[in-house]
Amino acid sequence: MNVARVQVDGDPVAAAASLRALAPPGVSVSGTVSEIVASVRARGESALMEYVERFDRVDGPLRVERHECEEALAALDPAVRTGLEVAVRNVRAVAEAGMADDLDVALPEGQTVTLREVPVRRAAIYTPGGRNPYPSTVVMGVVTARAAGVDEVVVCAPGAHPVILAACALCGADEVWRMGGAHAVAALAYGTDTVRRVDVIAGPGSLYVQEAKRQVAGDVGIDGFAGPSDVLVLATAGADPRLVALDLLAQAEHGDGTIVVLVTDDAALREAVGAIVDAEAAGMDAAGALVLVPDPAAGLAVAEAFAPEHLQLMGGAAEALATEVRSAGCVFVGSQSATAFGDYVAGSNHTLPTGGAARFASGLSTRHFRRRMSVVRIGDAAGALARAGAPVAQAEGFDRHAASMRVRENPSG
Ligand SMILES: NC(=O)c1ccc[n+]([C@@H]2O[C@H](COP(=O)([O-])OP(=O)(O)OC[C@H]3O[C@@H](n4cnc5c(N)ncnc54)[C@H](O)[C@@H]3O)[C@@H](O)[C@H]2O)c1
Ligand SMILES: N[C@H](CO)Cc1c[nH]c[nH+]1
Ligand SMILES: [Zn+2]
Repeated sequence: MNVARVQVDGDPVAAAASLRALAPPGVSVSGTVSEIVASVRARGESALMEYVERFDRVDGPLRVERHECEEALAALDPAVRTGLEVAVRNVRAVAEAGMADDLDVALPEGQTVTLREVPVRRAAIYTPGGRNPYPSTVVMGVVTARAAGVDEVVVCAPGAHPVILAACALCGADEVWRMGGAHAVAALAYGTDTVRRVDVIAGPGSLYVQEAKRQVAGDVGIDGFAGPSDVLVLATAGADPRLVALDLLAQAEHGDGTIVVLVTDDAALREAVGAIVDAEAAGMDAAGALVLVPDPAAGLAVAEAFAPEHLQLMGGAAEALATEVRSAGCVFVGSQSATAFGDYVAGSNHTLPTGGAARFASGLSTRHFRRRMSVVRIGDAAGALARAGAPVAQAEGFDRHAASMRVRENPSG
């Protein structure tokens, strides 16, 4: 891993942009992805099968049978099963806590507007499987979709590794498909002879997967851009360099496209972290940077502009900034709060916005599987509302809109 030493004294936005430039941007795959999406959309199953054979690990037929998942669960290492069960319990508790009740709003003219939330009918969880299998992603996605009330939860995973199948059985996935990449996203968005289209596609993955989600968004709901991982550790005096270095190296395991960054105002800490990372990062293909800033506030400004997927705050002065953070996928506060806990068992969701999308996007939650609609009951408020609304409709040149309201002004007359 190439670990850059950077000094930032000025513009945090420019500094964040140069840190992002350490890994290639998503547009480089957009041409390939649009070709794949277009051919699966046009040719369906035959195109899908060609791409599965060309790009995915092919370990069996496209559809995984339910008994295969159950057998994988029965054969699962008991310690892994216990860990997944802890993850399921904690992720479910957090997901359920995020559910909101419907809200009735009574308005002065007498009408009511109910803010009603309903789950989508069918959702897919993309589970990465190119470089490493991610059974933990099955937990993050399926448990959250179930907590949201989705009727049918579908999982797709290239190669469908046995631990992924076991996690599907544990979480109660309804369908499992042995497919990945942009072609899987296109199949789930538009449907093929065997894959029925879904309403929402959520889940992390490589640039191919995230770019495909971006391209089909609008025809299907997506959670956002959850691509190659990143972590920014903002560390100040008192942080343990061994823990900081290990947390950077841990996320660097995600490989190509991953960015790991230390931001600190403590030159000695940076040197100590750098020595460990340099010694241990040989052969890793993530990008790294160790950034020196004049003070913790300047460090926070760089972090906010970078909008990391994971932000760790370590050391007294850094931890004191926790309430000021606005732009991070998930914030881990204190020396014990390693990102790796959030990846698996803490209860927070590990499917998080990357590439700086944490400026505006949120980590996966039940909201991504639910939609809100207003339910309007006018009743006796029609008269007052017609007197208010009809002139506005006429000002827009819509006479029949006005008439549609005015005709209700005197229901009995
Ligand atoms: N942001 C998050 O929440 C989060 C969570 C977990 C993992 N991740 C990220 O997910 C990613 C997982 O990536 P992965 O590659 O291991 O698995 P993946 O399943 O996302 O991608 C692999 C698939 O991409 C397709 N592909 C690969 N090369 C291709 C090519 N040249 N042309 C067309 N298609 C191609 C293939 O279908 C392959 O099966 C990592 O970058 C990791 O950091 C992110
Ligand atoms: N760090 C990843 C999210 O960027 C999640 C993960 C799963 N397994 C290991 N890590
Ligand atoms: Zn991770």
